[in-house]
Amino acid sequence: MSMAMQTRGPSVAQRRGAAAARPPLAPAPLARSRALRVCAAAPVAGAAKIIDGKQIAEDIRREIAAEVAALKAATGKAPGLAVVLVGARKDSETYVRSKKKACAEVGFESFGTDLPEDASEQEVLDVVARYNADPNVHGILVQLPLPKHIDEQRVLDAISITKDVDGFHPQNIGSLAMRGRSPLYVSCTPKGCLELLKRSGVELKGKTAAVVGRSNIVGLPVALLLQNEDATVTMVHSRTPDAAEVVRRADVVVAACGRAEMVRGDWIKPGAVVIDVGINAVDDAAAKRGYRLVGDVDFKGACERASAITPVPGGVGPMTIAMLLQNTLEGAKRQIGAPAN
Ligand SMILES: Nc1nc(=O)c2c([nH]1)NC[C@@H]1CN(c3ccc(C(=O)N[C@@H](CCC(=O)O)C(=O)O)cc3)C=[N+]21
Ligand SMILES: [Mg+2]
Repeated sequence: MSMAMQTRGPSVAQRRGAAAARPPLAPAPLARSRALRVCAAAPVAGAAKIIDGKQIAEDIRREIAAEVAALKAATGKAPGLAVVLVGARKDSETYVRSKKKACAEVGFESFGTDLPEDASEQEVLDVVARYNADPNVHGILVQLPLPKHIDEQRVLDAISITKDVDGFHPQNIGSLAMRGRSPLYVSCTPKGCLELLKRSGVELKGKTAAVVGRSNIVGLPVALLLQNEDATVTMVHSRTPDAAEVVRRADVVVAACGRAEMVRGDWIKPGAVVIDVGINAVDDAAAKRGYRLVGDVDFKGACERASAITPVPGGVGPMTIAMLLQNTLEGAKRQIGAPAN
């Protein structure tokens, strides 16, 4: 089963490339979130509230911009994020561009190294080592997927855990899995899912949750995070005999299986909250570009039963980048430390 957050082909990237340039985010008072639209009312058919990830992500970026301004004023230093891109996949290039743009908007310093498709594993490791040693770089992100001849896990393992803003280092994932330990960083997409639930006022304590998909980068950490919030979590995957039956018992559903609209509307328990991590491009002759983006959930069907649901696009995706910024800011604050006076 493929990772839900992996996009299929360059088409998604092209669409992202079309995103209009936004003016830099001015530091503003803590946003009164316009996105808090989830009500606790009894479920009414077709009445699912839309959890507006784009708006929530914008609120968070505004909060981050204000904190960066304060950090700069106090220390003279800005958080620095380094992004390493190997090869020329159109979708990766677009993601990297939007990450760098997001950095600029909140006042981060951004560093980048682009290596050719045929770069050796050692060359990539050398770049990581250089950023590990650079005191102006507080976070390092190696854009995935890497070309096949490079051992992805070896590269991720080489990132200093203090700069592992993706939270993909086994020590960060391991700490998340252990009671009594806290990871330095929690991966961005899982953290974004939890932040959407929190900012939408969804109580997790004592609730049942189903996570569809068991990837290292989404399904597994999201399940651990939900469990840490005292939800009772079941993971559903490609070898689960009756996925629908498990999902039907869940108060909270996180879909991260990487299959377009696999979670059907009639799998959703009436009143459940649905977080859709999938981004799948499906052919659609009627759409402007000949395709449209859909999630891992049958959105229309799920809206008939859910009390709240994230859309695709505009749900989890924008939160991934907001959480990357948040992780980098947190890392920078730890590494820069308090001002000398
Ligand atoms: N080391 C690493 N870390 C990552 O976090 C990472 C990665 N590699 N490789 C690729 C995936 C994918 N990913 C997304 C980021 C933003 C959106 C996003 O902003 N989506 C918008 C726009 C969607 C569109 O219009 O194309 C939305 O869902 O509304 C989606 C997906 C981060 N990834
Ligand atoms: Mg723990």
